Amino acid sequence: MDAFRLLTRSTKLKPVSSATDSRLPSTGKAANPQLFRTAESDNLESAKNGKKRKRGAAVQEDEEDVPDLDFFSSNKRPATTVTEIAAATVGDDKKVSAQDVASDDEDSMDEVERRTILNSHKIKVTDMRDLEEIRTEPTSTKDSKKKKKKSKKEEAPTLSKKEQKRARRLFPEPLLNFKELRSKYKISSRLAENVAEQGFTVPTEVQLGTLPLLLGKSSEPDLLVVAPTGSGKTLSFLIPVINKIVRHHHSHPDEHGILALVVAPTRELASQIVNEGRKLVAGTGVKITLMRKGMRVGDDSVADVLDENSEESSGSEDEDAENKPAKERANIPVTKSDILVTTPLMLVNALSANRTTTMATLPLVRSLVMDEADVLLDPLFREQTLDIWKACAHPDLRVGLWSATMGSNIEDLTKSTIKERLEDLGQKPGEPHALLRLVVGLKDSAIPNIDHKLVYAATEQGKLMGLRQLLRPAAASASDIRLRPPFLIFTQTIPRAVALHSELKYDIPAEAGGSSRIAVLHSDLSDGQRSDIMRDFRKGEIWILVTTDLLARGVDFRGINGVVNYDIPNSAAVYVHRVGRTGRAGREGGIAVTYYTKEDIPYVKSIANIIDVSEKLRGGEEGDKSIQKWLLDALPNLSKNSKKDMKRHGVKARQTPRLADKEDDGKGARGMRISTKSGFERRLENKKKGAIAASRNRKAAAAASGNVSDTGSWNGLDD
Ligand SMILES: Nc1ncnc2c1ncn2[C@@H]1O[C@H](COP(=O)(O)OP(=O)(O)OP(=O)(O)O)[C@@H](O)[C@H]1O
Repeated sequence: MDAFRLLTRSTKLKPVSSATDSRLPSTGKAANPQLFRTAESDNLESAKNGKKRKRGAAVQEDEEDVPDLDFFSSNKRPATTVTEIAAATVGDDKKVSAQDVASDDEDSMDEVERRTILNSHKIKVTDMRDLEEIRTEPTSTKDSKKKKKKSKKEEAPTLSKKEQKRARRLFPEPLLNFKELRSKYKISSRLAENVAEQGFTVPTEVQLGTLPLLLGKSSEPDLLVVAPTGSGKTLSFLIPVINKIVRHHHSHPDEHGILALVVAPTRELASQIVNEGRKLVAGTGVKITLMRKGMRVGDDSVADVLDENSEESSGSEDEDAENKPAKERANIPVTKSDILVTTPLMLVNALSANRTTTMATLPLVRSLVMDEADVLLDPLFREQTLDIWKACAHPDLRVGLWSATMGSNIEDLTKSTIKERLEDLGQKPGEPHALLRLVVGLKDSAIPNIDHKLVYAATEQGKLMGLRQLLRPAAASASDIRLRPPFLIFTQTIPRAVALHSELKYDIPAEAGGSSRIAVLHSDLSDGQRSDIMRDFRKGEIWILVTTDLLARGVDFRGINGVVNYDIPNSAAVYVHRVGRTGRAGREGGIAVTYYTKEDIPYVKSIANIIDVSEKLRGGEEGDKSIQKWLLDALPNLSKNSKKDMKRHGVKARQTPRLADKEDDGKGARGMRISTKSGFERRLENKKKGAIAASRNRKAAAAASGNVSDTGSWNGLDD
């Protein structure tokens, strides 16, 4: 079924060329999930992959002497064609000594190769600890000894910032293909099969960079990861967590309880992570569960959770346990879970009996993953997240913080929290393990594979007109934006989402499914309603979903063709996340439309900057760019305080009426309100009003002429 054709009232619409069609995310095609790569690294990677393939049966033997993965190491090997390719691709300043290109291990890459591959994929790994802490790193390899000597030099007070940066930079071994997960990193064979079943051909950049760090035999680091939206971070953190638990089950067969926690800011995202996790844990003996109200967790070493997460479960959207009658709930078998996926408040409430007792601990948790970590450590969730972090009392806890955006304040908070924790545990900072940061691409930037349209609509009415054009593709052909369903529309507040939904409800023609094709999703709906809407949108029954920032982060609708920012986002980071709902896993053809009005002008520059950087990352001609330099120069800069205020409250005139009315006379707010009636209902009402007024006029005229009708009947709408 072609949603675009059905939405088009004109049957004369010219068919869109198949070339354009095949580029749409909704076709499900993703040529390559990697966003960054160069011909040099392609050559290098295929040479490495090819060499493995040629050896064929020998691969099995090689597995026996897979070297320890050490991200500080620089294994040496004899010069090969591969090395020569690599050497040719690094600049003179990065030329390496003969030792660097000599290695006694065929499977490992030398530093030049690693550098070439990581650089070409725009992967940057940094040791976040203070240099003194790095110096205390226990060493095992020759190379580490070399590093230690180097560190002595770094003690010199003359070390410039640039030199310090260079000293912190690391070039760990990249993952060349998913087969290496088994052959080189020895993950559980069942887990490897489950990964293979996903049918992914090449690892994305974040997978290429983080999986070796987390699966290697070197001490597992704490890890901060900043990688683009839709780049496969979920798989990157789930594989190591699951593998660690499989190993744990072997080494500690009698220890049962929550071994890993994954925290996410919304129920929708938590539920999605569980669904992804279920595909990976099948047959491994590991259990993954979504936290729900009423579950018992705590320091009795047992997660008393409902057994709806058995590996055989369908993996569809979760139904709410708390919605079930108490009697029914009591009959649900109680079981233990290894991985608990939760929103912060839900877990904090469970650990503190809704904040009536001190927090219980989770003594067995060895892995704490914070997905969308910057929002979890933002003031809104910070206290709850830090409480959860503290509750994970095991000394071997490792944390992973993952997001597409990460302010330096979040990095500082992470560093200080880890430091405090180590001091409390009596461990020397930096001694047991490292805190590394891995960044893919440019930090805090939008993905380069989508088209951004920043549209000046002057007024709220202008925005509505623009949106209606998008909903009627025949009319939209007059403008240059052609956005095919399915797509998301973001508003600033829940009342605005509800009102916009009512406004547009009857805009979709009945032959295209009518009002059932458009829905609204926000946090005031019940959990059951939210799950149903998510399910119907994923199934393609809903084509247009009006929502708030509830869906801005993490949720993965693979095939959505675009995102409409009906209201501008509250910050550049929110823009990055909202528009990142399209263009997932490298899919081309996604569109991000952002409308702005006169009132928004002070807030547009940060968004225009993000678009500009994303277009630069994409490359292409200056003339192709949607953000021209004159616009960037003309847009005003926002003060720090105004930025903060905008981040917390959004555009003042669009705040919920009561809030805005308190602070001003409400006139501005009234002007920005969206009617809660649909355009269709309003047109009907206006006609009715017009008919009544006309009838009154006729009566008055008749009375004046002495000819009054006594029936007073109304003859309906004169259409
Ligand atoms: N190697 C791969 N090849 C192709 N697709 C992949 C690969 N890895 C993951 N994917 C798919 O990419 C999509 C996005 O993955 P995921 O949701 O983990 O992104 P993310 O990085 O967490 O994004 P966000 O920052 O928006 O949360 C998913 O549909 C996932 O199945």
